[in-house]
Amino acid sequence: MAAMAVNVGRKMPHVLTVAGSDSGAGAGIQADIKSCGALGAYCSSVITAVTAQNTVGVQGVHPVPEEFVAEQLRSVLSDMSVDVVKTGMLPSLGVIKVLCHSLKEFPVRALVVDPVLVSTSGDMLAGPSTLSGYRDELFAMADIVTPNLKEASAILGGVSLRTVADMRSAAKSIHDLGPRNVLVKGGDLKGSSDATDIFFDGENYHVLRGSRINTRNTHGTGCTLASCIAAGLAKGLPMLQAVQSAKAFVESALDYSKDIIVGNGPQGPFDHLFKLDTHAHNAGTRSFEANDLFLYAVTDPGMNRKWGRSIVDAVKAAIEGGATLIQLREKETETREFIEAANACVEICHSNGVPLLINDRVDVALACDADGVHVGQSDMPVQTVRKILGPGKIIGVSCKTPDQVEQAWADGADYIGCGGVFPTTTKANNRTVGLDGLKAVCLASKLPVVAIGGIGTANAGSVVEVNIPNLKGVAVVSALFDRECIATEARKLKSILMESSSHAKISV
Ligand SMILES: Cc1ncc(COP(=O)(O)OP(=O)(O)O)c(N)n1
Ligand SMILES: Cc1ncsc1CCOP(=O)(O)O
Ligand SMILES: [Mg+2]
Repeated sequence: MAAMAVNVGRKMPHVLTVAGSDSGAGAGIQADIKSCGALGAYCSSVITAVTAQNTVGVQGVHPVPEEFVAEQLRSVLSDMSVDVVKTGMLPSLGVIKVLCHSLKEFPVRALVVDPVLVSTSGDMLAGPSTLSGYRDELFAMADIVTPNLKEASAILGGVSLRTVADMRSAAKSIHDLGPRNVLVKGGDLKGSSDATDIFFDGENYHVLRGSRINTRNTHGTGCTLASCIAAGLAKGLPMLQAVQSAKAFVESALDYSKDIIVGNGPQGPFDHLFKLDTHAHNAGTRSFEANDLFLYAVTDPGMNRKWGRSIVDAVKAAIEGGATLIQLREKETETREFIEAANACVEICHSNGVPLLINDRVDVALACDADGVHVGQSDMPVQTVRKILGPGKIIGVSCKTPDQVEQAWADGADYIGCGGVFPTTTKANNRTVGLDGLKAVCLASKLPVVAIGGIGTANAGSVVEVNIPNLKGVAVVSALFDRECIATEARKLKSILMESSSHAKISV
């Protein structure tokens, strides 16, 4: 008898979507696969129906025979270690029964049910008989159900939902039907200036507010939100966090895509893969490369004062010594002086091919057309910075924990600053995470990481020895700027980094 193959390696978070195909690819299976891919989850697909649709509406629906839905489910669930099942269009009661049966035979970690009944164009996608299937069978197995207002109303026999208070009682009534959590989406709430959803976990209500993006390109938002929740759960996020980061993803995608033109109808799709867009918005801006983090110099006004140097001279010297990225961290510098210095530094940095970032101050970054900003957990949120600066600029965010790292990725950051790795006197009241904390952050992050805090020539080697591929460099303040000769110190530090990294995976 042939030996069974044993696969050793990295397991990808895996979402199985059980939904209909949208030929226009804005919603359905196609949206689900793109959303999961954008969030780093593998997405397999069981197709329940093939629809002919575009930006005008749904021209036709061709259900897949129930036995063949069952066969697809068996193929995927029996073999592919699915973490989370997400449902979309389930066109008949028979398909719902087949799905429930398969889930009992092949249990998964979580079930996300998006009760798709009507398309955004108003076309019916599931017969009324499916309502009993949802209510009597599928909801009881669901970890979360995500109806919009129309769907919540249909599930509850046509109740009218006009206010946030109505949404709360709908969430409670749907919860009584069996799911562990309910998200009632208020995107269609009349007269509301934002996109308020109600999340209910059986004990607590959470009002989740988001911005309403003014765009025609909203086709597929429901499928995308549910898929992002599923991807978050597959990656191990707790439910509320998965919902929040899914909401953030949808908002960013809508915002990026508000002007794109696909099709001539009233409801366009949006770009799920906006994070890959490095060309359209980047004209004139140098794109970010992770290796820029290698020797990251962060300025300090107190140190410059102590050594009698201007910001500009300090930056020049750091570049002369080989700094690969400059951050102006000018906490006490007056705004006008800051902008003047930043303008001069942009010129110097750009003529040397070194990107320049501004600490905290998005306004200063805009004023001097810097390459980006670095923000911390209590500064302006990354999503807001991204909205203001656009996709072409670099955004770094300070993270001490895997949860913060996950959020930074979902919010559209480019890199993570992790620290203080060692104790430092440069930043007051800053918890030291140590090399172990740095390791945990690197392992959790799909983004490149730069280590910061108490790093200098004596310990830079030990940071490099952490030896995790996405750890790309060290950020230093006092080791350069609180020294007599900045250029000399930068050269020393760089040669230590290069020497240590020739044995490890950190790279120039
Ligand atoms: C590269 C890098 N990493 C972390 C920080 C710290 O940022 P933040 O947490 O916002 O603290 P302040 O620098 O604003 O005091 C950083 N500046 N750079
Ligand atoms: C800004 C900052 N964020 C975390 S530690 C730190 C200070 C790093 O300064 P130094 O390199 O002098 O320890
Ligand atoms: Mg800050």
